[in-house]
Amino acid sequence: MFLAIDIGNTRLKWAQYEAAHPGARLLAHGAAFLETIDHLADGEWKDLPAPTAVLGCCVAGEPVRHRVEEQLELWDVSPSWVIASAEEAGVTNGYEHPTRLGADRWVAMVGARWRLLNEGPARPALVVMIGTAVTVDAIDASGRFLGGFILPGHGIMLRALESGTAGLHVPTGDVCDFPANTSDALTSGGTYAIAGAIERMYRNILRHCGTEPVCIMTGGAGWKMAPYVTVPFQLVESLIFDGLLRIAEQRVIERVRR
Ligand SMILES: Nc1ncnc2c1ncn2[C@@H]1O[C@H](COP(=O)(O)OP(=O)(O)O)[C@@H](O)[C@H]1O
Ligand SMILES: CC(C)(COP(=O)(O)O)[C@@H](O)C(=O)NCCC(=O)O
Ligand SMILES: [K+]
Repeated sequence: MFLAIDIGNTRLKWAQYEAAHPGARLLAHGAAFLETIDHLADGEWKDLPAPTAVLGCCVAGEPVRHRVEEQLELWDVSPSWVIASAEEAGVTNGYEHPTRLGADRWVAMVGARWRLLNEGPARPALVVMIGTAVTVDAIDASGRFLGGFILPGHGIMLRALESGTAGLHVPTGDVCDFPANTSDALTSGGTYAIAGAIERMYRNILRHCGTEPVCIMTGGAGWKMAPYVTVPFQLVESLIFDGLLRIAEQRVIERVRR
């Protein structure tokens, strides 16, 4: 019984699997806004079968992680948290300071690399996460993380514009090619800013690697972006969980070898 946990800046996502390897059977899953995570042990988690291992990634800060650890005291298991490193499960880290890379980005790239190799020959990958923030990360065909973009997500973009101006307090609009009112202008601007970053990274990878990347998109607001992304992509909601399963499996293999 393996519990995977992804703590972002807006929500905690969790999934329980029968075993700790990619492709394992999913038994239960859920999501909780960070304001509600102190009730997991007497709520969503109360009737779950006890996990024998817990692996997570957390980018929401230490106080939040500690609050989740308190909830995990429900079971007799001590959680491990992934921190980005120089190498993990076949992905190498090109960040100047590897440990400063967001753990969620690192885990998602491990998941993407596993999926890609599972489906065919090695190719570059473009990993897009649409959460509180948006990240657009590049991996070459050898599994090396080349670097990536960080952008504000939809919500942060709108709040930044609202708080920095006098005349932009308007309801959500529609995405359109030629917005003709403030609501549509803001909604379209945010959506196409993200779509533009994805297209640019796609071209950067194509130029650098000489091959079109496989583009995998994930995150709570991925479905909102899907209609406006012009490069071929797959929407994989479980990408971070795939990465956590892959890392858990690899860590066991390495422990046995030693
Ligand atoms: N049902 C939903 N619940 C929460 N957030 C949602 C939902 N649908 C879309 N979103 C969007 O997804 C974002 C949160 O996505 P998520 O992947 O949970 O973020 P994070 O990993 O940063 O916590 C929010 O900013 C919101 O715009
Ligand atoms: C970029 C992020 C804020 C994304 O967070 P999220 O939208 O998933 O809540 C997170 O990955 C992070 O804090 N990264 C550390 C800085 C970096 O990756 O360079
Ligand atoms: K995330």
